[in-house]
Amino acid sequence: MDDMFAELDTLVSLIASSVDKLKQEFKESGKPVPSIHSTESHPFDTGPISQRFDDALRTVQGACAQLTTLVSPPQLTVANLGFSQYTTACIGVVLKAKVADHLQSKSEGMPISRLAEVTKVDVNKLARVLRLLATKQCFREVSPDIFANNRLSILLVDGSPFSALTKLMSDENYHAGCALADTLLDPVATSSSSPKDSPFSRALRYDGSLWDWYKDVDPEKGERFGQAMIGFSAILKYDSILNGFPWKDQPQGTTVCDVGGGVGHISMHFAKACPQLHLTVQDRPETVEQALQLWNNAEPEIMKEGRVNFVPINFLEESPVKGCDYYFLKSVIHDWADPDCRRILTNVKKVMKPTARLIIHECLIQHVSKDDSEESHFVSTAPKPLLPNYGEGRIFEYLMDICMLGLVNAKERTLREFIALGKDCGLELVKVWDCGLQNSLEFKLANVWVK
Ligand SMILES: C[S@@+](CC[C@H](N)C(=O)[O-])C[C@H]1O[C@@H](n2cnc3c(N)ncnc32)[C@H](O)[C@@H]1O
Repeated sequence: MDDMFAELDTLVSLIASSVDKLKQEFKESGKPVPSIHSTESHPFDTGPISQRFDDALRTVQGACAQLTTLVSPPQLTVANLGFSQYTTACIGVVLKAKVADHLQSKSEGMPISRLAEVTKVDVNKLARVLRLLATKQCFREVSPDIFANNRLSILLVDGSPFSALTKLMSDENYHAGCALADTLLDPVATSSSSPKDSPFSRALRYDGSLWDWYKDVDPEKGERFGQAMIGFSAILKYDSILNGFPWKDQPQGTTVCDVGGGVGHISMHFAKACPQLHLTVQDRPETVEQALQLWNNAEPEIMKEGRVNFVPINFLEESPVKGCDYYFLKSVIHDWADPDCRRILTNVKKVMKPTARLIIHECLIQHVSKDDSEESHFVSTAPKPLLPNYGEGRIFEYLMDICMLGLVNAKERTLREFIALGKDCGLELVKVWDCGLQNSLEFKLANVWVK
Protein backbone atom coordinates (compact mmCIF):
# COMPACT_ATOMS: atom_id res chain seq x y z
CA MET A 1 0.00 0.00 0.00
CA ASP A 2 2.95 2.29 0.77
CA ASP A 3 4.08 1.97 -2.83
CA MET A 4 0.66 2.79 -4.19
CA PHE A 5 1.73 6.27 -5.19
CA ALA A 6 5.45 5.60 -5.69
CA GLU A 7 5.60 6.56 -9.39
CA LEU A 8 3.34 9.55 -8.88
CA ASP A 9 5.34 10.81 -5.91
CA THR A 10 8.69 10.36 -7.65
CA LEU A 11 7.44 12.24 -10.70
CA VAL A 12 6.21 15.09 -8.50
CA SER A 13 9.52 15.33 -6.68
CA LEU A 14 11.44 15.20 -9.97
CA ILE A 15 9.32 18.10 -11.19
CA ALA A 16 9.88 20.03 -7.95
CA SER A 17 13.65 19.55 -7.90
CA SER A 18 13.97 20.37 -11.62
CA VAL A 19 11.85 23.50 -11.25
CA ASP A 20 14.19 24.60 -8.42
CA LYS A 21 17.15 24.24 -10.78
CA LEU A 22 15.34 26.24 -13.47
CA LYS A 23 14.49 28.97 -10.95
CA GLN A 24 18.15 29.16 -9.98
CA GLU A 25 19.16 29.55 -13.62
CA PHE A 26 16.59 32.30 -14.21
CA LYS A 27 17.78 34.03 -11.06
CA GLU A 28 21.41 33.89 -12.21
CA SER A 29 20.43 35.28 -15.64
CA GLY A 30 18.99 38.35 -13.92
CA LYS A 31 15.79 38.00 -15.98
CA PRO A 32 12.62 36.54 -14.49
CA VAL A 33 10.61 33.70 -15.99
CA PRO A 34 8.76 35.43 -18.82
CA SER A 35 5.00 35.75 -18.56
CA ILE A 36 3.10 33.74 -21.16
CA HIS A 37 1.29 37.00 -21.99
CA SER A 38 4.50 38.79 -22.86
CA THR A 39 5.44 39.21 -26.51
CA GLU A 40 9.06 40.05 -25.66
CA SER A 41 11.65 37.34 -26.09
CA HIS A 42 13.81 36.11 -23.22
CA PRO A 43 17.59 35.59 -23.64
CA PHE A 44 17.09 31.85 -22.96
CA ASP A 45 14.68 31.56 -25.93
CA THR A 46 17.37 31.61 -28.57
CA GLY A 47 20.58 32.26 -26.64
CA PRO A 48 22.85 29.76 -24.91
CA ILE A 49 21.57 27.74 -21.97
CA SER A 50 23.59 25.61 -19.59
CA GLN A 51 23.63 21.82 -19.46
CA ARG A 52 21.89 22.08 -16.07
CA PHE A 53 19.06 24.15 -17.57
CA ASP A 54 18.73 21.75 -20.49
CA ASP A 55 18.56 18.64 -18.25
CA ALA A 56 16.06 20.26 -15.88
CA LEU A 57 13.87 21.43 -18.75
CA ARG A 58 13.77 18.00 -20.36
CA THR A 59 12.95 16.43 -17.01
CA VAL A 60 10.08 18.84 -16.33
CA GLN A 61 8.64 18.32 -19.82
CA GLY A 62 8.95 14.53 -19.60
CA ALA A 63 7.71 14.24 -16.04
CA CYS A 64 4.69 16.55 -16.47
CA ALA A 65 3.52 14.61 -19.52
CA GLN A 66 4.13 11.25 -17.81
CA LEU A 67 2.29 12.38 -14.69
CA THR A 68 -0.70 13.56 -16.72
CA THR A 69 -0.85 10.25 -18.61
CA LEU A 70 -0.54 8.30 -15.39
CA VAL A 71 -3.60 9.85 -13.77
CA SER A 72 -5.78 10.27 -16.89
CA PRO A 73 -8.23 7.77 -18.40
CA PRO A 74 -6.42 6.19 -21.38
CA GLN A 75 -9.36 6.77 -23.72
CA LEU A 76 -9.05 10.51 -23.25
CA THR A 77 -5.27 10.48 -23.71
CA VAL A 78 -5.49 8.44 -26.91
CA ALA A 79 -8.37 10.57 -28.24
CA ASN A 80 -6.29 13.71 -27.67
CA LEU A 81 -3.35 12.05 -29.43
CA GLY A 82 -5.53 11.08 -32.34
CA PHE A 83 -6.94 14.57 -32.68
CA SER A 84 -3.58 16.34 -32.62
CA GLN A 85 -3.57 16.91 -36.41
CA TYR A 86 -6.29 19.52 -35.83
CA THR A 87 -3.86 21.65 -33.87
CA THR A 88 -1.56 21.72 -36.92
CA ALA A 89 -4.57 22.47 -39.12
CA CYS A 90 -5.52 25.44 -36.92
CA ILE A 91 -1.94 26.74 -37.06
CA GLY A 92 -2.31 26.52 -40.85
CA VAL A 93 -5.48 28.65 -40.69
CA VAL A 94 -3.98 31.43 -38.58
CA LEU A 95 -0.84 31.53 -40.73
CA LYS A 96 -2.83 31.81 -43.95
CA ALA A 97 -5.21 34.38 -42.47
CA LYS A 98 -2.26 36.25 -40.89
CA VAL A 99 -4.06 36.45 -37.55
CA ALA A 100 -0.88 37.09 -35.53
CA ASP A 101 0.00 39.94 -37.92
CA HIS A 102 -3.37 41.59 -37.41
CA LEU A 103 -2.97 41.33 -33.64
CA GLN A 104 0.47 42.91 -33.62
CA SER A 105 0.58 46.10 -31.56
CA LYS A 106 -2.89 45.37 -30.16
CA SER A 107 -1.78 44.40 -26.70
CA GLU A 108 -5.31 44.92 -25.36
CA GLY A 109 -6.55 42.42 -27.98
CA MET A 110 -9.00 42.65 -30.86
CA PRO A 111 -12.67 41.64 -30.92
CA ILE A 112 -13.22 38.51 -32.97
CA SER A 113 -15.76 40.41 -35.12
CA ARG A 114 -13.01 42.83 -36.25
CA LEU A 115 -10.53 39.98 -36.77
CA ALA A 116 -13.10 38.18 -38.92
CA GLU A 117 -13.59 41.32 -41.00
CA VAL A 118 -9.89 41.80 -41.73
CA THR A 119 -9.15 38.11 -42.33
CA LYS A 120 -12.41 37.42 -44.21
CA VAL A 121 -12.95 34.22 -42.21
CA ASP A 122 -16.37 33.43 -40.76
CA VAL A 123 -16.53 34.99 -37.30
CA ASN A 124 -17.74 31.89 -35.42
CA LYS A 125 -15.33 29.53 -37.14
CA LEU A 126 -12.36 31.80 -36.57
CA ALA A 127 -13.27 32.14 -32.89
CA ARG A 128 -13.30 28.35 -32.54
CA VAL A 129 -9.91 27.99 -34.22
CA LEU A 130 -8.43 30.65 -31.94
CA ARG A 131 -10.06 29.14 -28.89
CA LEU A 132 -8.44 25.77 -29.56
CA LEU A 133 -5.05 27.42 -29.98
CA ALA A 134 -5.56 29.66 -26.92
CA THR A 135 -6.41 26.51 -24.95
CA LYS A 136 -2.99 25.25 -26.04
CA GLN A 137 -1.60 28.62 -24.83
CA CYS A 138 -0.88 29.93 -28.33
CA PHE A 139 -2.84 33.27 -28.44
CA ARG A 140 -4.75 34.63 -25.47
CA GLU A 141 -8.48 35.12 -25.05
CA VAL A 142 -8.25 38.34 -23.05
CA SER A 143 -11.99 38.42 -22.33
CA PRO A 144 -14.79 36.54 -24.09
CA ASP A 145 -14.26 36.84 -27.87
CA ILE A 146 -11.33 39.25 -27.61
CA PHE A 147 -8.02 37.76 -28.69
CA ALA A 148 -4.43 38.95 -28.36
CA ASN A 149 -0.99 37.66 -29.21
CA ASN A 150 1.21 36.14 -26.57
CA ARG A 151 4.70 34.70 -26.25
CA LEU A 152 3.85 31.79 -28.58
CA SER A 153 1.56 33.32 -31.19
CA ILE A 154 3.94 36.24 -31.81
CA LEU A 155 6.25 33.71 -33.51
CA LEU A 156 3.60 33.20 -36.20
CA VAL A 157 3.87 36.76 -37.53
CA ASP A 158 4.57 36.55 -41.25
CA GLY A 159 8.01 37.13 -42.70
CA SER A 160 10.33 35.63 -40.10
CA PRO A 161 12.34 32.46 -40.75
CA PHE A 162 10.49 30.84 -37.86
CA SER A 163 7.11 31.55 -39.46
CA ALA A 164 8.49 29.97 -42.66
CA LEU A 165 9.21 26.85 -40.59
CA THR A 166 5.67 26.76 -39.20
CA LYS A 167 4.31 27.15 -42.75
CA LEU A 168 6.43 24.19 -43.86
CA MET A 169 4.98 22.20 -40.95
CA SER A 170 1.37 23.05 -41.69
CA ASP A 171 1.73 22.67 -45.46
CA GLU A 172 4.25 20.17 -46.92
CA ASN A 173 4.44 18.23 -43.62
CA TYR A 174 0.69 18.24 -43.13
CA HIS A 175 0.09 16.76 -46.60
CA ALA A 176 2.80 14.16 -45.94
CA GLY A 177 1.18 13.19 -42.63
CA CYS A 178 -2.17 12.54 -44.33
CA ALA A 179 -0.54 10.04 -46.71
CA LEU A 180 1.66 8.31 -44.11
CA ALA A 181 -0.58 5.30 -43.43
CA ASP A 182 -1.35 4.61 -47.11
CA THR A 183 2.36 4.82 -47.99
CA LEU A 184 3.45 2.50 -45.18
CA LEU A 185 0.76 -0.04 -46.07
CA ASP A 186 1.51 0.05 -49.80
CA PRO A 187 3.33 -3.25 -50.51
CA VAL A 188 5.94 -1.56 -52.75
CA ALA A 189 6.36 1.85 -51.15
CA THR A 190 6.66 0.43 -47.64
CA SER A 191 10.18 -0.91 -48.15
CA SER A 192 11.33 1.57 -50.79
CA SER A 193 14.34 3.73 -50.00
CA SER A 194 13.63 6.15 -52.83
CA PRO A 195 12.76 9.75 -51.94
CA LYS A 196 10.18 9.53 -54.74
CA ASP A 197 8.21 7.09 -52.60
CA SER A 198 7.74 9.52 -49.73
CA PRO A 199 4.28 10.14 -48.26
CA PHE A 200 4.68 13.74 -49.44
CA SER A 201 5.09 12.70 -53.09
CA ARG A 202 2.14 10.32 -52.76
CA ALA A 203 -0.04 13.02 -51.23
CA LEU A 204 0.72 15.39 -54.09
CA ARG A 205 0.59 12.62 -56.73
CA TYR A 206 4.05 13.75 -57.77
CA ASP A 207 6.58 11.44 -59.40
CA GLY A 208 9.75 12.87 -57.88
CA SER A 209 11.39 13.86 -54.62
CA LEU A 210 10.65 16.92 -52.48
CA TRP A 211 13.79 18.54 -53.92
CA ASP A 212 12.57 17.93 -57.53
CA TRP A 213 9.18 19.34 -56.55
CA TYR A 214 10.74 22.50 -55.16
CA LYS A 215 12.82 22.93 -58.33
CA ASP A 216 10.24 22.01 -60.96
CA VAL A 217 6.84 22.69 -59.41
CA ASP A 218 7.05 25.27 -56.63
CA PRO A 219 10.34 27.23 -56.43
CA GLU A 220 8.68 29.75 -54.12
CA LYS A 221 8.16 27.03 -51.52
CA GLY A 222 11.72 25.90 -52.26
CA GLU A 223 12.87 29.36 -51.22
CA ARG A 224 10.61 29.20 -48.19
CA PHE A 225 12.33 25.92 -47.25
CA GLY A 226 15.67 27.75 -47.17
CA GLN A 227 14.15 30.32 -44.80
CA ALA A 228 12.55 27.55 -42.74
CA MET A 229 16.00 26.02 -42.16
CA ILE A 230 17.08 29.33 -40.62
CA GLY A 231 13.97 29.15 -38.41
CA PHE A 232 14.86 25.58 -37.48
CA SER A 233 18.20 26.79 -36.18
CA ALA A 234 16.37 29.09 -33.77
CA ILE A 235 15.23 25.90 -32.05
CA LEU A 236 18.64 24.21 -32.24
CA LYS A 237 20.36 27.50 -31.31
CA TYR A 238 23.32 28.74 -33.30
CA ASP A 239 25.43 29.09 -30.17
CA SER A 240 24.88 25.45 -29.21
CA ILE A 241 26.02 24.35 -32.67
CA LEU A 242 29.01 26.66 -32.57
CA ASN A 243 30.09 26.05 -28.97
CA GLY A 244 29.41 22.30 -28.87
CA PHE A 245 32.47 21.67 -31.04
CA PRO A 246 35.79 23.56 -30.67
CA TRP A 247 35.30 25.63 -33.84
CA LYS A 248 36.58 28.73 -32.04
CA ASP A 249 39.88 26.99 -31.18
CA GLN A 250 40.79 26.10 -34.76
CA PRO A 251 43.98 27.67 -36.12
CA GLN A 252 44.10 30.50 -38.65
CA GLY A 253 43.18 29.38 -42.17
CA THR A 254 41.26 26.25 -41.15
CA THR A 255 39.09 25.26 -44.10
CA VAL A 256 35.51 24.09 -43.55
CA CYS A 257 33.21 22.83 -46.28
CA ASP A 258 29.53 23.18 -45.35
CA VAL A 259 28.13 20.38 -47.52
CA GLY A 260 24.40 20.76 -48.21
CA GLY A 261 24.76 24.01 -46.31
CA GLY A 262 21.48 25.48 -47.60
CA VAL A 263 21.64 29.27 -47.78
CA GLY A 264 24.78 29.11 -45.63
CA HIS A 265 23.22 30.49 -42.46
CA ILE A 266 25.24 28.21 -40.18
CA SER A 267 28.41 29.15 -42.05
CA MET A 268 27.42 32.80 -41.61
CA HIS A 269 27.30 32.32 -37.86
CA PHE A 270 30.66 30.49 -37.94
CA ALA A 271 32.22 33.20 -40.14
CA LYS A 272 31.13 35.95 -37.75
CA ALA A 273 32.24 34.13 -34.59
CA CYS A 274 35.43 32.54 -35.98
CA PRO A 275 37.26 34.92 -38.33
CA GLN A 276 40.08 32.39 -38.72
CA LEU A 277 37.84 29.94 -40.61
CA HIS A 278 37.67 29.82 -44.37
CA LEU A 279 34.28 28.49 -45.43
CA THR A 280 32.90 26.91 -48.57
CA VAL A 281 29.12 26.49 -48.81
CA GLN A 282 27.94 23.81 -51.22
CA ASP A 283 24.34 23.06 -52.15
CA ARG A 284 22.05 22.65 -55.17
CA PRO A 285 22.59 25.40 -57.77
CA GLU A 286 19.26 27.13 -57.06
CA THR A 287 20.00 27.21 -53.30
CA VAL A 288 23.51 28.55 -53.94
CA GLU A 289 21.92 31.44 -55.86
CA GLN A 290 19.64 32.13 -52.91
CA ALA A 291 22.69 31.93 -50.59
CA LEU A 292 24.65 34.46 -52.65
CA GLN A 293 21.77 36.93 -52.49
CA LEU A 294 21.48 36.51 -48.72
CA TRP A 295 25.21 36.89 -48.08
CA ASN A 296 25.67 39.88 -50.42
CA ASN A 297 22.91 41.68 -48.53
CA ALA A 298 23.74 40.58 -45.00
CA GLU A 299 27.53 40.18 -44.96
CA PRO A 300 29.15 42.28 -47.72
CA GLU A 301 32.36 42.65 -45.65
CA ILE A 302 32.95 38.92 -45.24
CA MET A 303 32.19 38.48 -48.96
CA LYS A 304 34.76 41.18 -49.82
CA GLU A 305 37.35 39.57 -47.56
CA GLY A 306 36.86 36.33 -49.53
CA ARG A 307 36.45 34.26 -46.35
CA VAL A 308 33.56 32.34 -47.87
CA ASN A 309 32.84 30.88 -51.26
CA PHE A 310 29.91 29.11 -52.81
CA VAL A 311 30.14 26.08 -55.04
CA PRO A 312 27.09 24.29 -56.48
CA ILE A 313 27.04 20.54 -56.08
CA ASN A 314 24.92 17.47 -56.56
CA PHE A 315 26.36 15.55 -53.62
CA LEU A 316 24.79 12.29 -54.77
CA GLU A 317 26.93 12.41 -57.92
CA GLU A 318 29.96 14.56 -57.08
CA SER A 319 32.51 15.09 -54.33
CA PRO A 320 32.72 18.40 -52.49
CA VAL A 321 35.79 20.63 -52.89
CA LYS A 322 38.98 18.73 -52.20
CA GLY A 323 41.34 18.86 -49.25
CA CYS A 324 39.39 20.81 -46.61
CA ASP A 325 40.22 20.35 -42.92
CA TYR A 326 36.55 19.79 -42.07
CA TYR A 327 33.50 18.59 -43.98
CA PHE A 328 30.42 19.70 -42.05
CA LEU A 329 27.09 18.03 -42.87
CA LYS A 330 24.30 19.47 -40.77
CA SER A 331 20.79 18.07 -41.12
CA VAL A 332 21.79 16.48 -44.42
CA ILE A 333 22.19 12.77 -43.66
CA HIS A 334 18.71 12.66 -42.10
CA ASP A 335 17.26 13.62 -45.50
CA TRP A 336 18.34 10.35 -47.09
CA ALA A 337 17.82 6.61 -46.74
CA ASP A 338 20.95 4.49 -46.18
CA PRO A 339 21.87 3.77 -49.85
CA ASP A 340 21.90 7.49 -50.72
CA CYS A 341 23.74 8.35 -47.47
CA ARG A 342 26.46 5.92 -48.52
CA ARG A 343 26.76 7.72 -51.87
CA ILE A 344 27.03 11.11 -50.16
CA LEU A 345 29.52 9.96 -47.51
CA THR A 346 31.64 8.08 -50.05
CA ASN A 347 31.79 11.21 -52.19
CA VAL A 348 33.00 13.17 -49.15
CA LYS A 349 35.46 10.48 -48.14
CA LYS A 350 37.09 10.51 -51.61
CA VAL A 351 38.33 14.10 -51.08
CA MET A 352 39.32 13.84 -47.41
CA LYS A 353 43.03 14.17 -46.65
CA PRO A 354 44.40 11.94 -43.86
CA THR A 355 44.01 14.66 -41.21
CA ALA A 356 40.54 15.76 -42.34
CA ARG A 357 37.48 15.33 -40.18
CA LEU A 358 33.88 14.79 -41.18
CA ILE A 359 31.37 16.34 -38.78
CA ILE A 360 27.84 14.99 -39.06
CA HIS A 361 25.53 17.26 -37.08
CA GLU A 362 22.22 15.55 -36.34
CA CYS A 363 19.76 14.43 -33.68
CA LEU A 364 20.48 11.10 -32.01
CA ILE A 365 17.53 8.79 -31.60
CA GLN A 366 17.42 6.60 -28.49
CA HIS A 367 15.39 3.52 -27.81
CA VAL A 368 12.45 4.13 -25.50
CA SER A 369 13.47 1.08 -23.49
CA LYS A 370 16.58 0.71 -21.34
CA ASP A 371 19.58 0.23 -23.62
CA ASP A 372 22.84 -1.20 -22.26
CA SER A 373 24.76 -1.11 -25.54
CA GLU A 374 28.13 0.63 -25.58
CA GLU A 375 26.83 3.37 -27.93
CA SER A 376 23.98 4.28 -25.58
CA HIS A 377 26.48 5.74 -23.07
CA PHE A 378 27.15 8.68 -25.37
CA VAL A 379 23.61 9.97 -24.83
CA SER A 380 22.14 10.88 -21.47
CA THR A 381 19.47 8.62 -20.01
CA ALA A 382 16.58 10.09 -18.01
CA PRO A 383 16.24 9.46 -14.26
CA LYS A 384 13.67 6.82 -13.27
CA PRO A 385 10.70 6.58 -13.53
CA LEU A 386 10.87 8.73 -16.66
CA LEU A 387 11.02 6.95 -19.99
CA PRO A 388 14.76 6.40 -20.60
CA ASN A 389 14.72 8.85 -23.55
CA TYR A 390 12.90 11.52 -21.46
CA GLY A 391 9.64 10.84 -23.34
CA GLU A 392 7.90 14.13 -24.08
CA GLY A 393 11.09 15.90 -22.98
CA ARG A 394 12.74 14.78 -26.21
CA ILE A 395 9.67 14.46 -28.40
CA PHE A 396 11.07 16.95 -30.93
CA GLU A 397 13.67 14.44 -32.16
CA TYR A 398 11.01 11.75 -32.72
CA LEU A 399 8.68 14.18 -34.50
CA MET A 400 11.63 15.15 -36.69
CA ASP A 401 12.20 11.48 -37.44
CA ILE A 402 8.64 11.05 -38.73
CA CYS A 403 8.91 14.39 -40.54
CA MET A 404 11.91 12.96 -42.43
CA LEU A 405 9.91 9.86 -43.27
CA GLY A 406 6.98 11.97 -44.42
CA LEU A 407 8.84 14.49 -46.56
CA VAL A 408 11.75 12.55 -48.03
CA ASN A 409 11.34 8.88 -47.04
CA ALA A 410 14.37 9.16 -44.75
CA LYS A 411 15.11 9.11 -41.02
CA GLU A 412 16.84 10.36 -37.90
CA ARG A 413 19.31 7.75 -36.64
CA THR A 414 20.70 6.12 -33.53
CA LEU A 415 24.42 6.45 -32.86
CA ARG A 416 24.79 2.77 -33.74
CA GLU A 417 23.26 3.46 -37.17
CA PHE A 418 25.63 6.39 -37.76
CA ILE A 419 28.64 4.26 -36.79
CA ALA A 420 27.50 1.52 -39.20
CA LEU A 421 26.97 4.03 -42.04
CA GLY A 422 30.44 5.47 -41.45
CA LYS A 423 32.00 2.01 -41.37
CA ASP A 424 30.38 1.10 -44.71
CA CYS A 425 32.06 4.17 -46.21
CA GLY A 426 35.52 3.76 -44.61
CA LEU A 427 34.91 6.28 -41.82
CA GLU A 428 35.46 5.80 -38.12
CA LEU A 429 33.75 7.64 -35.25
CA VAL A 430 36.20 9.65 -33.14
CA LYS A 431 33.93 11.50 -30.72
CA VAL A 432 30.38 12.62 -30.02
CA TRP A 433 30.14 16.34 -29.17
CA ASP A 434 27.01 17.32 -27.26
CA CYS A 435 25.39 20.37 -28.84
CA GLY A 436 21.98 20.33 -27.11
CA LEU A 437 19.14 19.07 -29.30
CA GLN A 438 21.64 17.81 -31.86
CA ASN A 439 25.15 16.38 -31.65
CA SER A 440 28.27 16.82 -33.72
CA LEU A 441 29.59 13.36 -34.62
CA GLU A 442 33.28 13.55 -35.50
CA PHE A 443 34.53 10.96 -38.00
CA LYS A 444 37.98 10.36 -39.47
CA LEU A 445 39.17 8.15 -42.27
CA ALA A 446 39.25 4.56 -40.99
CA ASN A 447 42.63 2.87 -40.69
CA VAL A 448 44.54 6.15 -40.81
CA TRP A 449 46.65 7.10 -37.86
CA VAL A 450 47.69 10.71 -37.63
CA LYS A 451 49.58 12.21 -34.72
C1 LIG B 1 17.62 19.93 -44.45
S1 LIG B 1 18.52 21.00 -45.45
C2 LIG B 1 19.89 21.41 -44.42
C3 LIG B 1 20.51 22.70 -44.79
C4 LIG B 1 21.59 23.19 -43.83
N1 LIG B 1 22.68 22.26 -43.71
C5 LIG B 1 20.96 23.46 -42.48
O1 LIG B 1 21.22 22.70 -41.54
O2 LIG B 1 20.20 24.40 -42.36
C6 LIG B 1 19.24 19.91 -46.63
C7 LIG B 1 19.97 20.62 -47.76
O3 LIG B 1 20.40 19.63 -48.71
C8 LIG B 1 20.31 20.22 -50.01
N2 LIG B 1 20.28 19.17 -51.03
C9 LIG B 1 19.29 18.30 -51.33
N3 LIG B 1 19.66 17.50 -52.34
C10 LIG B 1 20.91 17.87 -52.69
C11 LIG B 1 21.84 17.39 -53.65
N4 LIG B 1 21.56 16.36 -54.44
N5 LIG B 1 23.05 17.98 -53.73
C12 LIG B 1 23.36 19.03 -52.90
N6 LIG B 1 22.52 19.52 -51.97
C13 LIG B 1 21.31 18.94 -51.86
C14 LIG B 1 19.03 21.02 -49.94
O4 LIG B 1 19.00 22.01 -50.93
C15 LIG B 1 19.08 21.58 -48.53
O5 LIG B 1 19.67 22.85 -48.50
